Amino acid sequence: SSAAARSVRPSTLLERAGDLLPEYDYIVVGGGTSGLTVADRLSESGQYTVLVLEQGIYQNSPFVTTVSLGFWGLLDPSLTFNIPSVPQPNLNNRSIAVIVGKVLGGSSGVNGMQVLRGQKEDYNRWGSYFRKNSDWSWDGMLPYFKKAWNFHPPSAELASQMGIKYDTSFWGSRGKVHASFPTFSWPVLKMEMAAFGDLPGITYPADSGSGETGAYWHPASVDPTTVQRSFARPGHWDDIEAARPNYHTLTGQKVLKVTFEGKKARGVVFVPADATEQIQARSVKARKEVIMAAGAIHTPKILQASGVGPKKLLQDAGLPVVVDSPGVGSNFQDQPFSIAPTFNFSSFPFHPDFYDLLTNETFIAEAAAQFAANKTGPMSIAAGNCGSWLSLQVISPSKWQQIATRYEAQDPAAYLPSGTDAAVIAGYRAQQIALTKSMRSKDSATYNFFLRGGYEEGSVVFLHPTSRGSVTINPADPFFSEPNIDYRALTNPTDLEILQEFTPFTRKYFYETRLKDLDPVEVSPGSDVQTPQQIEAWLRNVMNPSTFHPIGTAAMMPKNLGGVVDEQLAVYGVQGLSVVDASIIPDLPGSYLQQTVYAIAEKAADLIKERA
Ligand SMILES: Cc1cc2nc3c(=O)[nH]c(=O)nc-3n(C[C@H](O)[C@H](O)[C@H](O)COP(=O)(O)OP(=O)(O)OC[C@H]3O[C@@H](n4cnc5c(N)ncnc54)[C@H](O)[C@@H]3O)c2cc1C
Repeated sequence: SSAAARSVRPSTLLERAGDLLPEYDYIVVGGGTSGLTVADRLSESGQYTVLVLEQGIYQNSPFVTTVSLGFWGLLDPSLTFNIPSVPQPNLNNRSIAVIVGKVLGGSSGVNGMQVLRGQKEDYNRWGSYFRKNSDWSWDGMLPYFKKAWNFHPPSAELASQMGIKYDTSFWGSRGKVHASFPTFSWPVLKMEMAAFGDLPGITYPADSGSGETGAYWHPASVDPTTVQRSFARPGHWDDIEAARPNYHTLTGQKVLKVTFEGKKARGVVFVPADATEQIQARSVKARKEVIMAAGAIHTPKILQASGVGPKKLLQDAGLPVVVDSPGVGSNFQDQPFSIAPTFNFSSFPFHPDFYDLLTNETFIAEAAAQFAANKTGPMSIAAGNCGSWLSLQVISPSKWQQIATRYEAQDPAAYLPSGTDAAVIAGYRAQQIALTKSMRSKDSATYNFFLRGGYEEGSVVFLHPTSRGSVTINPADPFFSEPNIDYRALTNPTDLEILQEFTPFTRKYFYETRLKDLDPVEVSPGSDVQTPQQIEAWLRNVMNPSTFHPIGTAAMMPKNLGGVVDEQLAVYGVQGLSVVDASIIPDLPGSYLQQTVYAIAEKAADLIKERA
């Protein structure tokens, strides 16, 4: 951590654990997307002392900053956790690489930079688990989406060339995290976007942030001035932390547990990130709150190791039980990928395309020269800026009703692990009822096709899986071992029923729209895969249960529904402990996550300040 500290000057980034104050008002566990957002807001008045403890370090290499293609961070293993999941019986026993950020800035420092908001119904559903008129709602979130992001519209030239619609009334312009468009786009995208409109029921909302389904263009988390990744660290930490004497950050340190006096959280115990024994442990105290922001994989692990979790699990690990909280680590969800056919266009007049940037050396050199000269052109594109977010009705006009009705009638315990706590089962039942409503709604997306802009396309994401997994400490080594991560992929048969519909719909998109003029050829799984049995066998072989969007493991739901935090994001059963990261999301929004995580963090900071 000292080498990292020297790369930022001047700063209060501490070089040694021994430089800490003995006590802070707030300790934030995890300096990621949500953690740095909350720490910025809590320290801005100068009234409170704030400490961020982060396991990763300050890294600002091109693997972090480069926009082009949007995946360089994944190529540098020092920036991420990469934890093998429990083998998945329904996926031919494959183990899946669980990848989340491990760097100051967290997953926002390695993500694909796609900036998307869910549908209105998603946010209204979260509040509905508590009561009518909860401010966990679309109307309650909109001010925080606006606060979190600084929106820069596309250039007039690009907007008219590609037909990009946007409406600035859904956005703010003062946030320090930027949402912007590239200066160039792949020509084929215009036709691919228009092709969605050739299918029944697909419309084009006024803006990606309008909370509707349909086909649309969306911005990326890119600073339009530098054309570098915009993320939590430059947005909420660079030049901020150093200027505030009440704000400290210690990187390269792994928090092992929260400490309690009775039921009151009083601090944390941490070790250097590479430590393997408690002997190197230090502790630091929190006067007001310990704020968990270690992400949906590590927040439940740390809570459990601290004695906040399912009693039996804690007892098996020989840990003292501070509070029996059965929901900690259950309700684990992510969005499956690699679930629909991929096509090549055999008549393809649209050059350059996305694949030129991967394989055509002359084109790559030209694009690099253009980017070096004025930061424009193909290398200003991250992972992508358009696609469709579609309801079950649109993708399966003939089966959506049966699928929803069968799902609604399920015994909620039937597909949860045996021995699941009654409150967690009741919470799943509440989700089942709410999600059935979404399955029946034209305004809730379950299928997402994101476009790359190439002669080959096939990136489809399943937005609302019904299976629920778990994240649990290893009872033999709760502190130093990574947790057991079980997606329990395809355990609920509804997921397979819905995924069965993705293949014929995706084929329609290529064969029954204007795209047929490009002579599409199915390259995977291939046109010989037709029957439900064949599609199922293929899915079990290739599906990845994750698009890097873990949530739900410390859910904001009522306590009698297995919730871990209340509407104020305070952990049930204890005082002085809150959760502000993706773990609190009770069920997935119909979109990727970063925009929602920043908005939750902005709201969390207000809630925490209100009770200060
Ligand atoms: C590869 C990838 C691609 C993605 N692409 C997109 C995308 O294109 N669009 C989109 O909207 N979303 C995307 N996401 C999802 C989005 O980035 C995340 O949902 C969001 O950033 C999560 O924020 P968080 O605050 O919950 O956790 P994180 O940002 O992951 O922060 C958690 C932090 O806690 C730290 N930590 C963990 N354990 C400890 C410990 N014991 N002690 C101290 N610190 C600890 C971690 O190092 C990390 O910095 C992607 C995510 C990944 C990983």
